[in-house]
Amino acid sequence: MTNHNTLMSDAKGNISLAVRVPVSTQSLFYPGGGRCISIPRRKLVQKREADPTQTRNNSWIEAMRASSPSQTRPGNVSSLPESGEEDEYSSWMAQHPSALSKFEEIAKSLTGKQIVMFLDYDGTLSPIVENPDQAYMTDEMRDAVKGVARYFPTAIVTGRCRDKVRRFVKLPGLYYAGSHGMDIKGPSKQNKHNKNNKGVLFQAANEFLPMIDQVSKSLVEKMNEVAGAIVENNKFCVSVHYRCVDPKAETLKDWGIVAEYVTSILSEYPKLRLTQGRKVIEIRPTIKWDKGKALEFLLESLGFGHSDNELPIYIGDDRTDEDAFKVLREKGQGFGILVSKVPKETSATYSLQEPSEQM
Ligand SMILES: O=P(O)(O)OC[C@H]1O[C@H](O[C@H]2O[C@H](CO)[C@@H](O)[C@H](O)[C@H]2O)[C@H](O)[C@@H](O)[C@@H]1O
Repeated sequence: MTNHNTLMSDAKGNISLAVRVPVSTQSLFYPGGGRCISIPRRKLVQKREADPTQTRNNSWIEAMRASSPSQTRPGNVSSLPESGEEDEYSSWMAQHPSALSKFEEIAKSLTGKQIVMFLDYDGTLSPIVENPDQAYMTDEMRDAVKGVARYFPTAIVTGRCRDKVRRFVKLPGLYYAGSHGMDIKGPSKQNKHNKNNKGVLFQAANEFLPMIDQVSKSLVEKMNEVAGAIVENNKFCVSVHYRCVDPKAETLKDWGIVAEYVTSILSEYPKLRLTQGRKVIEIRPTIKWDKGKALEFLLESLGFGHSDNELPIYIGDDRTDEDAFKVLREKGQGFGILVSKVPKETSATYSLQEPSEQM
């Protein structure tokens, strides 16, 4: 017997577990709010042996839910807003106004400043789609980025593998920071934006390559058992996607199973850690390097970062972009723009709803 669950035994010695889950997890993982699963005794023993990971998994499942809010804002066609939700949205918008509605004001504050542009890829330059290999940006978006890069140093900062994002963006003359900034490369030719006049190449986690490869293989093997799960090797980090995994329990189509497999494999790698993105769990080295550090590194390498004259702008949609927003907020220079349709805790100054607005 636990606080939430009740154990019952049948004649064959099988054990039934009446599961009562906290209200916060009920709707998604246990739509009925509670259920009874019959577990053979042998399996229960295995389950109990795995118990120490249970709490960790539950918190992961919670995190998976929290990072996957519905992308419709209160008042959108399909659902009528609760009045509290509408209030929450309005007060969030007051704190993080639309960058489009404040365009004039922003443009004025940029006068005479050197803009340096940082752009996240997924959810910012390309819309979120089910298949990560098909997250293409439109030609119009490509033209917009090309136009920006003509005037300002421009970097793409992404969780993806650098080569892959380069193939999606297809623009020369940009700085590409892949694997959450652990793999940075500038244009092969010197360019007018680089004050230091030297090529930029930086890889923060080279010694982790064999380990990442190994963990990626183990994850692929394990996730083959989970319908809809996709493992993406991003060179210095790995993404485990559960966007197409059915969140229902009791099948091998379960977010809980994804969390369990990932955490159990990771327990063998103390030098790796987990972070959470949009319906993705990311496995990364424990080193203190993130998109914020990449932003600082790039500003420095480009010969910026030491005067009040520079104005970095970072646009991103993900939790991992918060590290960069935070750097800008702490510097008190430049600003972050969060791309989101729903209120989220953020250090960004402004907001935009979707990639088309940011274009
Ligand atoms: O830093 P980003 O450029 O935002 O990359 C973060 C992850 O983005 C990708 O996954 C996300 O977009 C996919 C395609 O739209 C979507 O299917 C997935 O659910 C999202 O999480 C990318 O595939 C990951 O490797 C990146 O880590």
